[in-house]
This record gives sequence, C-alpha cells and structure tokens, in this order.
Amino acid sequence: MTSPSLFDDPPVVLVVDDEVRSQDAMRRTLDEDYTVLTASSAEQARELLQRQAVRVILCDQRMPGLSGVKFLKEVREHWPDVVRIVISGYTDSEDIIAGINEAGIYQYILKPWSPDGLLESVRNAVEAQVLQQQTARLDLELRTSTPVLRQRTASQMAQARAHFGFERIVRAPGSPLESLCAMAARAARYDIPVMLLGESGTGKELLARAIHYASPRLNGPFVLENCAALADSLLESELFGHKRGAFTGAFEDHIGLFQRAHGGTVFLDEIGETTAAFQVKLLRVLQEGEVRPVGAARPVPVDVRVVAATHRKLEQRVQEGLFREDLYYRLCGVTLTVPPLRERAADIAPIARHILRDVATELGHPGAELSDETLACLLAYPWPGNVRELRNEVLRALALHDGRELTPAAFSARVRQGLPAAADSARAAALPASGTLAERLDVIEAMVLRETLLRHRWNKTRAATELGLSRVGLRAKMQRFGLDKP
Ligand SMILES: Nc1ncnc2c1ncn2[C@@H]1O[C@H](COP(=O)(O)OP(=O)(O)OP(=O)(O)O)[C@@H](O)[C@H]1O
Repeated sequence: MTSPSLFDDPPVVLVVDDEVRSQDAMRRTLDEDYTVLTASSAEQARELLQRQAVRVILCDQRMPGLSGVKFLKEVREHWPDVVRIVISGYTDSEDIIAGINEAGIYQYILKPWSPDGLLESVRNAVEAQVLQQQTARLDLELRTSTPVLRQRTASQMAQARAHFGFERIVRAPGSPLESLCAMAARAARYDIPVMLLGESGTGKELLARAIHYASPRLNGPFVLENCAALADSLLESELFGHKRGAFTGAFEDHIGLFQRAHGGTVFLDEIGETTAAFQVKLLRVLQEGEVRPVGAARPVPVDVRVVAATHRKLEQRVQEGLFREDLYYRLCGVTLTVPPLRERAADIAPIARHILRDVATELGHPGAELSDETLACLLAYPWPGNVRELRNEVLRALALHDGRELTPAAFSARVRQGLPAAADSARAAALPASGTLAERLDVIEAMVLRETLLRHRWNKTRAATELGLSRVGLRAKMQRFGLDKP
C-alpha cells in the first residue's frame, strides 16, 4: 500500500460523499491549497486509496450502504497513516461518538460547515499527519543509530513520562490501582516479562506504556501489536519482517515487529486470541533472542522486553489446551490483574473529572462539571465496558449537551437507570443499629443481595456468579428476603 511521502505537494485530500453538490462545495473550498480527489461511495474511495497516496480523508457519515464511521474503520485498518475526518449532521452524533475510538477519527465536523472551519481542520490534520510520519521516521533512525544519538533530551523524556507515566493513570487514594501501580513500577525496573490481565477497557495499555517509561528501556521504542488482528498468512512478515523480493508483492524491505521494538518494549495486546502458529513463532523469538526476516540470509539479534495483555482467563486457556503452557510461563514473569471499574468505584469520580478536564475545552465546554445527581448515576452504574465506556459516556455528554453542569439527561439511558441503585447503595452503607446478631446479619445479607442484583440489572446468573451462589440458591434467598425486580 502506498504511503504519502513527506513532500507530496500539494497534499492530497480525498472527499467521500454521495452528494455531488457537497463534493463540489468541498472541492471549491480546498482546491487552492490541496489536490482534491472525490469519491461518491466507499467502493470508489477504496479504489482511489489503493492507487493514490492520500493524506486526509473527509467522509460523510450518511452514505448508502456503509456509514462513514464504518468505512473509516476499514481505512484505519488498511491505510492507518491517512488522517480520518467524518462530516455529519447533528442527529448522527451518537453513532459517531460510539465509533470515535474504533475508527480512530481525528475530528468530526458538524454540518453546516464553514469554509474557514473546514480549511482549518484540514490544515491541522495535514500537520498532524506530517508530524506523525516524522516521528515514526525519527524513531526508526534513532533505533538504528549509535547509543549516543539515541539518548533523548531530558526535556523530551520528561514530556514522554508526563504523557505516558504512572501519573497518567488516574486513581483515588487507597484504590486497588494504587498498589497495582506500585507493583508495576517495581517490576518495570527489572527486565522481566509482564502479563496484564483484566477486562477490556480497564487500562491495560495505559499500564503497559507506564511500565515502559518507568523502565531502563525508556529511551527505546514502545511498539504495540494487537495480536487478535494478525492473520496467520502475514505472521512471519509482521513479526520478523521481510526482504524486498522475498515473495510476490514484497516490493520493499519490511521491518518486523521485533526489530522495530529493538532496545525497547513490545506490547502484545490480546495475546489470549493468538493461534497455535503465532504462539510457536513467538516462543522461538523469546527463546533465541533473534529473528530471521523472510528472505534474509542470516538472523538478526533482537533485544526486547515483552509486556502482554489479555481480557481472557489465560490460565484456563492453558488448561483447555488453547494456549501453550511453555509460552504462558515465559510471558508471566510478573502477572498483574487490573480490577474492573465496578470493583473500584472510588476511581469513577476522579477518572470522570479527569476526562472532563482533558476534553471539555476541545469540545467547546470549558469548565464543564458533573452535577451531584450525575455522579450518583455514574457510581451506581456497573460499567461493563470499564473506563473506555466511562470515557465514551463523558465525551457523548459533552458533545450533545449545553450548559456548564452535566446532568443525568446528558448520559445514555442505561447509565441514567443507575440512579435508583445509587440511592440503594447509599442506604446500604447504613448498618442496622439494633437486633440480635442473626437479625442484623439478615438485614445486611438482604442489602448485599439487593445491591448486587441492582448492579446486574436483576440478571440472576451474573449476580449469583459474583456472590458465589448457584442460581437456585440465589432465588431461594431472594424469596426469603422478599426481593424481586421492581
Ligand atoms: N485509570 C485511568 N485513568 C485515566 N484514563 C484511563 C484509566 N484507565 C483507562 N483509561 C482510559 O480508558 C481507555 C481504555 O484504556 P486501555 O485501552 O488502556 O484499556 P485496555 O484494558 O488496554 O483495553 P483492551 O483490553 O480493550 O485493549 C483509554 O482511553 C485510557 O486512556
């Protein structure tokens, strides 16, 4: 796939819109400064992207067939260097916000757009793209340069630390994350592999980066690979690289994952999803400390620290024969489990406020705050998607609502429904003040059952699992305490 050189001049912008009038309006606005290509459908856009290096893609959200966000997700997978902007009407905002993370959208522009606004967005996007390329290029140069050149300046490192260090991981005092971060920081100092377990969206990637920047390898690269996305057919080439001409379609040398991460840390995300073929190859690199790019005459030594993560119960996968036991032990030098957000409710408010501070100005709501009622909602909701879901909810609330204070109305219905549970958990904090021990324990037991059922939206299977009860056992207790879905 072609990637734009740093010097394609003027930069190429691709407009994807099924309405010819909108295409023309954008072309007129951008024509003077950019080479504008247009496509009326995702198919046409795909063809253009295959033939032509593009810097920025401006895509309408509403197109027949594939939505803009879905198409941009595909663009992200195949042409990750192209900066993606989606253009939409107000009513589409929800879909877009849901897709912001997945499609890696740089910006979304609301209709009706102004020529000046559009020009500025495209100018910023091109700048971001050039910077991204320069950084990637510099990284590569630094990795192949002498150790002296490789030293980043103290201020660069301080910046990187502030951006990716443990201080970026927001947590309440006394939260389980405190001790987890302390353990991770200790592990970071030694060159041992770290396995991060925990549900999706709990912050494993954040932790992996923090480990890298707290390690002696901080001057080296941090390279992330989503193992779930690797096809077996491309494995060798992705992991080890290939030489030009090694196979049909190998038009130039490709540097593999381990060489790119040389001297630094490789973060293998979703390691639990890997196939047997991947596991064998990975084990070999870890054992031998060298890789042989496809078509290369001799192996190349690689020096990487591996941090891996999965939302799966990896031990169980080993027992089921789905994950190699020898690889499991190699990767689990230190195993850290990030608890789900619902098990560290004290973190919810500080994280939500942090996200607000981070993006409120950018989204046009400087100084936005959460009302007390909203906080109660957020605390009562079980956050199955963890911090990622919390982030999306806050972004959504900011984008869709005006006013300084975000009320529960700004949040999605499922979060709002947490409100009664909030009142209940507050009540649950009040212990019974009289009665025999058995009577008081009964009251507490009923409260715990009720609070757990509320949090799981009265799903008895999930509540029973959390409480270590059988479903029948839970039903019996519900009957005994007169608990039923309101
Ligand atoms: N403690 C935290 N403080 C601030 N932001 C957080 C925290 N935990 C997670 N986040 C944010 O939540 C989002 C999801 O986090 P991250 O990608 O690290 O999760 P993950 O466990 O790696 O998810 P997955 O398993 O799906 O890859 C990111 O935007 C991240 O910055």
